[in-house]
Amino acid sequence: MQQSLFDSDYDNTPIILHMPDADVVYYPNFIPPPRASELMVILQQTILWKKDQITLYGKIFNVPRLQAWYGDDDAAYEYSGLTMQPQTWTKELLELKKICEQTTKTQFNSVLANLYRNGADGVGRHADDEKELGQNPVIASLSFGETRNLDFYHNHSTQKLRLPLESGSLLVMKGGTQANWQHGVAKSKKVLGPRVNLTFRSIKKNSDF
Ligand SMILES: O=C(O)CCC(=O)C(=O)O
Ligand SMILES: [Fe+2]
Repeated sequence: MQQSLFDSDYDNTPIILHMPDADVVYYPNFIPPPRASELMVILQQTILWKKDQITLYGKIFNVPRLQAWYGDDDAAYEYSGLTMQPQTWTKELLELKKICEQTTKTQFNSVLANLYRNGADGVGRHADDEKELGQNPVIASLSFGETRNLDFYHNHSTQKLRLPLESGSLLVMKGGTQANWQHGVAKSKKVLGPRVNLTFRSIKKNSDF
């Protein structure tokens, strides 16, 4: 049988980012464009998106994006003072978890989903270094929809790096990335369409640390 155009065109070659004290790999074409577009629609419709609030220095703020947390029943998670109870996996989230696990050779038990509705949504500089993630966590981050910039900031130098995350891409952060760098998605004044980001993580049970 003739190989489809799709198979022969599909190039999943990763790009290794040469960031000191970090281990970051980018797969620009992880999910083929037609499937990525389909998933963008399905994820927006099937995920139970929530408007969360966050308490910082005793003040309450609205989180500038919609969020949801899915995972195994026992994978509860603290995120900036917010306890997230996982929802039960959807079919698509399980399918995506599986392909991320195959590529990273890591097991995940949960995913944090973010919906950036437009350029006014973003996420401030932070590291995913909560103790529940363990030391040197592996985080697999999938992007769908509008391209948004992920900005990296080194903790002990002025080094910065801007990485545009395209629809259908996978970004794997591991090793010392969370210990030595912060990252964030800056707001933008440009008229931007929605973007969904999924970060697959492995939450350690209380008994593990
Ligand atoms: O949207 C992104 O690419 C990053 C999201 C993120 O950093 C997080 O959920 O911790
Ligand atoms: Fe993050």
